[in-house]
Amino acid sequence: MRIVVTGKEGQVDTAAQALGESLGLEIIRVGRPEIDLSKPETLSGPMKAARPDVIISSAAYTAVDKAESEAALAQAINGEGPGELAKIAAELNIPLLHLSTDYVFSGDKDGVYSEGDAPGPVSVYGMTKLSGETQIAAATPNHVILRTAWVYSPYGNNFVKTMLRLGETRDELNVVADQRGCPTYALEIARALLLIAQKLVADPDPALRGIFHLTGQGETTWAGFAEAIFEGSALRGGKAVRVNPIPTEAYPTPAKRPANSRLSGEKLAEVYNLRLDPWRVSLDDCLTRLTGVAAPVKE
Ligand SMILES: NC(=O)C1=CN([C@@H]2O[C@H](COP(=O)(O)OP(=O)(O)OC[C@H]3O[C@@H](n4cnc5c(N)ncnc54)[C@H](O)[C@@H]3O)[C@@H](O)[C@H]2O)C=CC1
Repeated sequence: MRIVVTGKEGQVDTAAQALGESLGLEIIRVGRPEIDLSKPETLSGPMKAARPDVIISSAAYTAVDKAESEAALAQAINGEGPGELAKIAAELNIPLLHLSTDYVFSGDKDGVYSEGDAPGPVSVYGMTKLSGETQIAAATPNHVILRTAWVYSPYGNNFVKTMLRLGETRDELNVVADQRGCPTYALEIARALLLIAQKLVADPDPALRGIFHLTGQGETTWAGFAEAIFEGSALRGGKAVRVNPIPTEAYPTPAKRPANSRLSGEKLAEVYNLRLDPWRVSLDDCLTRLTGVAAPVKE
């Protein structure tokens, strides 16, 4: 099976390539300059030449704060670009898997968000990703949109790597403690994407298509996540770093973030019989890969 993945060298793309190879799948990674989502005319030629059985769309404008001042570019990359990919998938008569975000929600809900809950993005990034979802749905029914959140991995830029880097020179860090979400490991996203891709190619059932939420099991705050990172690092001989919980107001950013972006994984479990690992289990794997040291087994 040939799978084209956009977002060459992004976190999810890198994880998909590593896992795909181990599963014997042919992963074709595409990215700039050959294909540029802000230039729709660059997409069709290389995508069709790759003769894929399925397209995984993981490339995006992911700089959440910068998007506030680059709205047109973010919209082109996160909105029109994926819409164009969906048209190409429709022409090729193949499924499109697309990654979207918890930031399509406002964060005002008390409980976890289900796929049927109304979106209401509070940032440019969230709005542009929601536009991508809408444009894909309009272009082809043969799609799966996977909303994920708080993505981290041994690759690229992410919260885990930032915390470890800052912890090298600081004894304590202030971290926001009033935003709740689900940390999600890119290697787990890749596992889910490749499993779903194989099912979609084999089975035209409409129940397998549509929007699904895909996050690590459990929930925490950014401060809770940071504490777990430093606990895991200390178990591997890293320095102890104290995490001071602070409110969002004390850490102003250009883009507003939802206070609650917890996503329910029930639909994915029911339809695909698939649950991602609990986030602490995945974090442990990530820290082992990053440090080269496994945590000692508890007595
Ligand atoms: N990182 C996170 O915390 C979250 C990510 N997501 C979504 O998951 C997906 C994957 O995220 P990551 O792997 O973390 O992203 P990443 O930021 O690691 O990689 C994004 C990739 O997109 C590529 N890209 C950017 N602009 C492009 C353009 N104009 N044309 C072609 N390629 C372009 C970049 O070069 C990079 O390879 C994205 O769709 C993102 O919106 C959803 C929720 C949270």
